[in-house]
Amino acid sequence: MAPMALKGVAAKQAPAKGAYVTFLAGSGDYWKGVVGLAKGLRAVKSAYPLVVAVLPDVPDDHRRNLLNQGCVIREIEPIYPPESQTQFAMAYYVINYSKLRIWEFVEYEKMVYLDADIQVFANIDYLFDLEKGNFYAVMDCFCEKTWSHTPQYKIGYCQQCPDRVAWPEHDLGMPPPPLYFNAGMFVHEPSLTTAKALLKKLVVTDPTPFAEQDFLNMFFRDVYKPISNMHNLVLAMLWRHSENVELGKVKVVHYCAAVCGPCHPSISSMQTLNISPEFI
Ligand SMILES: O=c1ccn([C@@H]2O[C@H](COP(=O)(O)OP(=O)(O)O)[C@@H](O)[C@H]2O)c(=O)[nH]1
Ligand SMILES: OC[C@H]1O[C@H](O[C@@H]2[C@@H](O)[C@H](O)[C@@H](O)[C@H](O)[C@@H]2O)[C@H](O)[C@@H](O)[C@H]1O
Repeated sequence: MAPMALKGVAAKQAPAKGAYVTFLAGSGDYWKGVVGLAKGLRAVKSAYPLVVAVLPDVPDDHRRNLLNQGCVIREIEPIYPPESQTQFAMAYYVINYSKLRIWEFVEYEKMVYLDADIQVFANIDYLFDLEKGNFYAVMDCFCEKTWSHTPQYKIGYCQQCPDRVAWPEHDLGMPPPPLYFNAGMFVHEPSLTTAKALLKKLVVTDPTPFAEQDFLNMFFRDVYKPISNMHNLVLAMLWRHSENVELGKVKVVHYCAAVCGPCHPSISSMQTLNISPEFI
């Protein structure tokens, strides 16, 4: 199914400096993550609003709960990738392409995107002062089973520790994969030009297992600037690359681990992170 046409959204006045933004789809419990995010940003005294890009299938009572938390609700139309037989790493990832609508939020100069399964534990408002023209995000890890379809997983190569298992460039006749970011958190500049270019590129790009995350990595490859994992600690880093994590400096935690739960070995580290349940 082709992506929906871009709704012309012209900024009616000078754009505000910035806002945090998250994405909400469906009638499941992700809205509770958005409430947690709103509470977390308030607790760290962020000066910026939290905008929620909401698909039409989000129930009214969930929207009301978010408005009661001071969120700005922005209705978006879904974006679907071209029809294909692609097996997404998670079947529901196909809806995550709708995240691309946040480039249409030109009422803001800069936005910090945060998944709804993320919590902020320290103020990160300084990210809005980062130099313009770049795409800032945290490098991902290739070691979880969700990556088992990739050559790097099969080889045992991960960008988090490129020397542990060297990329066999000579044997494969190709260089290691370019730096790859986790799309659960990033700093971007809304622009209708970019929004149109994203949709134009999407209609000619076959979907891949990590859906919009793969697509964003390809689209912003030349302007991607890695930032510290203190801004998006993907939990798997605790048991895959703990040597790369300075627990005392972590400000943002991303609960995207497929096996995260009370039994998981990372819990002791999470307790060290003072991750208290009222935020979740
Ligand atoms: O049914 C869904 C699936 C995803 N999301 C949003 O899409 C983000 C990315 O999905 P998910 O967190 O499952 O990805 P992960 O980082 O865990 O792979 C979520 O955090 C939500 O913001 C949503 O609202 N409803
Ligand atoms: O739609 C693709 C998603 O891909 C990413 O999640 C992945 C990634 O982090 C892998 O590295 C992990 O192994 C995996 O568990 C985790 O779900 C983003 O966090 C999410 O926002 C979204 O873009």
